[in-house]
Amino acid sequence: MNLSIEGVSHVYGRTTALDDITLTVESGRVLCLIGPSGCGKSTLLRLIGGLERPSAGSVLQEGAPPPGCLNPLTYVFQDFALLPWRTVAGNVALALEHHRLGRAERAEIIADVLARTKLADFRDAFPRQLSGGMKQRVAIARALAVRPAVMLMDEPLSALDGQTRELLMDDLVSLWERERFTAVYVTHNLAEAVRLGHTIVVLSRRPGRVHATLTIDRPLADRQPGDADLEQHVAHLWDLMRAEAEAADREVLDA
Ligand SMILES: Nc1ncnc2c1ncn2[C@@H]1O[C@H](COP(=O)(O)OP(=O)(O)OP(=O)(O)O)[C@@H](O)[C@H]1O
Repeated sequence: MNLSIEGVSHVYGRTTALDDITLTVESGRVLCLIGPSGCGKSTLLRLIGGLERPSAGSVLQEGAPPPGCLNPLTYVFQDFALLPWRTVAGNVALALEHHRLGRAERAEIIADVLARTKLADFRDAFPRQLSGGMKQRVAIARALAVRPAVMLMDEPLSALDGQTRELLMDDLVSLWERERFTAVYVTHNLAEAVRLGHTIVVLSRRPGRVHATLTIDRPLADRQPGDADLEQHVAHLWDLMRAEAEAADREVLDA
């Protein structure tokens, strides 16, 4: 399923958050959204997910969702959003609760996603017993459980330390190699964007407009931290963003 975002603008009161955004999220590809603070990245993700309606323009889902898809769109948030009183398996089961599934099918889906996210041995643990990286794995397992057409990921690694972030990036690449899921991935971290994105869309300072689009052809599995071409992409993206990021920073301080 492709997502087609056509002429999307969004206004909050007197603030224009997004202005005339047009882009396509292709099936089986990861699109990273970057841009200075307050440029509307999270707003765009919410509009894509249908949590809010755009003031103008449209978000269209084109084509059929993947076989067995229970929810076309699903979120992974920065703060994991786990229920503390539920076990790992219980948190994953939450995503399946409003779907007509037999007991055996439900158990099979949960076992499958826990195995894929390396959580099988932790199925009875509670969130408080887990590290940040493990908690985010649970959130990713929960998102995968509904076999989404598109995963909407809002800075999923930004609450984690550098080493854990590296490990989870490797995990995300392995998962993507198996599933070829479609994702829109918001991040502030340019290294993350060039590691995980097939396409990187740079938004301008508020109101967010598409400032530049970069496509990286190298397969995700071949990309390693520190690769010279990825470093060049990071430098290029930072050149595109620097002045706007500084201006956005000053604006926040002025406010
Ligand atoms: N519910 C809301 N009501 C009013 N204004 C909002 C609301 N949500 C976002 N905004 C404003 O819209 C603009 C875009 O916000 P958004 O959170 O989408 O940006 P962002 O690029 O995700 O920011 P950051 O990188 O800092 O997380 C900001 O000026 C923000 O203050």
